[in-house]
Amino acid sequence: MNSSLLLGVAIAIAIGCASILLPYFSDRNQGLNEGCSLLPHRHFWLYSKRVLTPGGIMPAAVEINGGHIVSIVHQNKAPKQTKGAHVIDYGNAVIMPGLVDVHVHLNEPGRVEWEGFVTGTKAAAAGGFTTLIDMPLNSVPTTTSKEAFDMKVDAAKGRLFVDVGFWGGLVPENALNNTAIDELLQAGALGLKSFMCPSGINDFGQTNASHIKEALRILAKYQRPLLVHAEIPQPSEDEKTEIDISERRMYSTYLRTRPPSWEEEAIKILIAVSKDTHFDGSKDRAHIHIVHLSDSSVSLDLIKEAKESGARISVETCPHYLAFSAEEISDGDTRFKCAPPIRDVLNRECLWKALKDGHIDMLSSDHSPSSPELKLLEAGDFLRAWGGISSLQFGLPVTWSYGQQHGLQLDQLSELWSQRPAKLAGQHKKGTIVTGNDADIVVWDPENEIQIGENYTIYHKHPITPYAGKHLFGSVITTFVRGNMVYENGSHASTACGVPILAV
Ligand SMILES: NC(=O)NC(NC(N)=O)C(=O)[O-]
Ligand SMILES: [Zn+2]
Ligand SMILES: [Zn+2]
Repeated sequence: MNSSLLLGVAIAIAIGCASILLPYFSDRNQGLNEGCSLLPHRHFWLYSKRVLTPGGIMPAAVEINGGHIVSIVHQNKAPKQTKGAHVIDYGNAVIMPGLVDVHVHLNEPGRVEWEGFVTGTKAAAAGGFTTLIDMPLNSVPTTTSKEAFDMKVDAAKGRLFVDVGFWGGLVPENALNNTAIDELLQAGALGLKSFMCPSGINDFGQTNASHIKEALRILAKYQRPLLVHAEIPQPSEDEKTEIDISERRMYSTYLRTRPPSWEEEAIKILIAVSKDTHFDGSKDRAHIHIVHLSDSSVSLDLIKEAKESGARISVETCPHYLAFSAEEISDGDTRFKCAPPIRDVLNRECLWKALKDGHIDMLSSDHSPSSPELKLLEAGDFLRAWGGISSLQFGLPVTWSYGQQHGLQLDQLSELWSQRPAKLAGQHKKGTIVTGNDADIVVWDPENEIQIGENYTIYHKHPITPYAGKHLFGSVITTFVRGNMVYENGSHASTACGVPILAV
C-alpha cells in the first residue's frame, strides 16, 4: 500500500476516533465547575419507569445539557445511541421536579449557631429540595432594608448547595416608607413577609392593616406576593399572671394560649384588606399568601369563601400540622412547639381533606430551628421555649408517608411541593420537568422505608426534631440542581454551587 494511501487511512481512523471521543471530552470540560457536581458530565440522560411530567407519570428519558432539561422522550422512543452522552438508568425510582420550599428560616447572617446556609442547604439537598426561599428573620440583621438584603446575598455566595431566594421583611419601621420598600424589591426580594403578632424576634415587629395595605400597593406594581403570619392576639378570659412550671410543661397549656380565633381574626383582616388592592398602575391585584395555616375550621372556611369571591389569596400548611396532633404531644416535649400550634386530631384530618380538595394551595416546611438551649428541652417549658420546628430534610418522606394514608397521589404531592411554590416565588423555570426548565430534579424511592434514628444522618445544624425515631416511607437517591448532582446517597458535591435567586 503506497504511503499516501496509508496516510489517508490513518487520517480517516483519527477522525473516526475523534468523533466518538470528542463529545465525551468536550462534555467533560464544557462549563464544569470543579466540585459542583458528583457527576463529571454536563450532558447526560436520566432514565426511569416513573418520570413525573405535567402529562403524568410515565417511563421516559430526560436529556439534560448545560444545566437545562433539553428533551424528554418516552423511554421506548429514547435514542439507543445517546450521542456519547452519559446515561443513568434509575429503574423504577421516581424522577420528579426538585422540591421548592417557600418558607425556611436559614438564620444567616447572624444566627449561624441556629442553622446557616451550609447546613441548611445540605439538609435541603439530602431531602430532595432544589430551591429554598429564605425568610427575612431570624437572621441578623433582619432583611428589612436594601442594605440588609445585600448583606444577606453576599453572605450566601459560595455557601449554597441548592438555589436560594429571599423574602424581604415588612415591619412597622419600613411599612409606610415607600422608598424603603421599593429599594428592597429593586434589590431582588421575591416578595415581602410580615407578622400580625409578635414574631419572637425583637427586631421584627408586627404589622397592622394599614401597614399591610400600604405594602400591597407597591407589591401589586411588582406583582410579587405578601406572605403573612396570620395570627392576632385576642383577649383571653383566663389570663392568669403566674402559671407554675408543672402547668407550663403541659402542651395543653400552650395550646390554650393560641386558640384558632387568633388565626380567624387575622385572616378576616387580610381578606378585608385584599378586597380593594386594584391599585392604579398595577395590572393585577396584590397577592396575599397565608403561611403555615393550622386552623382547619373557621379560618379555612373564611379562606375558601374569599377565594370563591375572587380574592387573590393563597395558603400553605406544613408537615407538622399534617403529621402530628395535640393529643400525642407529651408534656415537656418542646420539640413540637410552633406558632400557630399543632391542634387536635380532628383539625388535622380536616387539613388533609382541604389539602386533597385543593383548598390549601401548597406545602412548606417552616423550618425554624434555634440553638438547642432555647428549646428548653430540660425544663420542658412550653410557654418560654423557642417556637419553631426543625424539619427541612424530612418534608418529602413525612408528607408522602402520611399523605398515602389519606390517598394523596404522587402528582398531587409534586404540585404541592414544586409547581405551586415555584409559581408563588416567581420561578417560572423551576417546579416542573419540561424542556427549557432548569434541571432541578429529585430521584427518590417512595416505597423504601426509613427510620430517623441514630444511624440516619441529619444534616441540620442540630438534630433536634420531632421526627426523631419516626418510621417513614420515601428515601432520596439523588438531587440535581441546574444539572449538578449536588447529593447522592449520603454524599454532597464538594463545592457549594447553588446560586442566590434575585427577582428581576
Ligand atoms: N421567628 C420565627 O422563626 N417564627 C416561626 N416560628 C414558628 N412557626 O413557630 C414562624 O414562622 O412563625
Ligand atoms: Zn410564622
Ligand atoms: Zn416561619
